[in-house]
Amino acid sequence: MLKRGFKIALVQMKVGADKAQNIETAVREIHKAKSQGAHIVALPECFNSPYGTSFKIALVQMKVGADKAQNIETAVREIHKAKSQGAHIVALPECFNSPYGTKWFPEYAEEVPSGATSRALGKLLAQHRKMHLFDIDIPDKITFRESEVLSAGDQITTFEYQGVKIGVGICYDLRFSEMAHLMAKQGCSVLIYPAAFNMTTGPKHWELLAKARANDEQLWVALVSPARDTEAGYVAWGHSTLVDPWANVVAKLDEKPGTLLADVDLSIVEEVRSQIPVRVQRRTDVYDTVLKTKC
Ligand SMILES: O=C(O)CCC(=O)C(=O)O
Repeated sequence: MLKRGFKIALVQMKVGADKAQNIETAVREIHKAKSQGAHIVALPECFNSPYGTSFKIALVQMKVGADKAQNIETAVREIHKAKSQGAHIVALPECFNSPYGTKWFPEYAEEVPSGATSRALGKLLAQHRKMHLFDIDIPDKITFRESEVLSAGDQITTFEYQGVKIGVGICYDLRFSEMAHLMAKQGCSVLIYPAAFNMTTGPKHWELLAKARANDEQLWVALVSPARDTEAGYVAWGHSTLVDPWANVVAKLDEKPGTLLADVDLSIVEEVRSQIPVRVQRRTDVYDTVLKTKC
């Protein structure tokens, strides 16, 4: 007698940033389903990569002034504009709602998430408290002591968007490779730093540090600055920048207001990590035992 019907297997598999691993999982599950009698095996959409192979990021280099409500309005308008242009993730500069300077922070500070800025932006996914406060003194150039009015955070901050893990640091945090390393170890493929470098350290270190972190950790790095305002007490360097895991600058703004909109191709993370496998070549046996005791 002819038996009608067939067995179908729907594979609900875990999809991560490692493409080869995703393919291996898919093939293993297909064989498993077949050995259990499946005639047809279906895999999920984008089973080989978390969110297709890329997403669009927008870095909003906005003009920030003394009018807080106006700053928030600008931010919201630019987010909508970037979204209408296809952005999946939109990043704003450090202190986008207030002029940058320790004397302003107490006046512009808000509770999170009940304050006006959080309310205007909507659902809170994660909250990062700057871990390294900007306390520097370069004679005749720039002296800044954030620790006079701010207290530092002590947590790594990551969030997930469509299976992509993204780490967040603020400005001076960019200088600390240990922090980027921990975020990479937690599975990040992208690090975003809202920042506001200045006219002394900007030209020296802004791009260098973005490339350094991208190269060290083999991931995407995005830096987003306010636009330069030469009338402001603190003059921001601007130059919002996106660097790929090969440490190439793929897009960069100048100092004027504008939005950098670009694709973040996640397959490059895997490409670099498999071709230059430093992640599995670290001599932690030596660093942690022999050298740590000497240094
Ligand atoms: O590291 C720098 O040069 C600038 C840092 C900074 O402006 C900040 O942390 O807000």
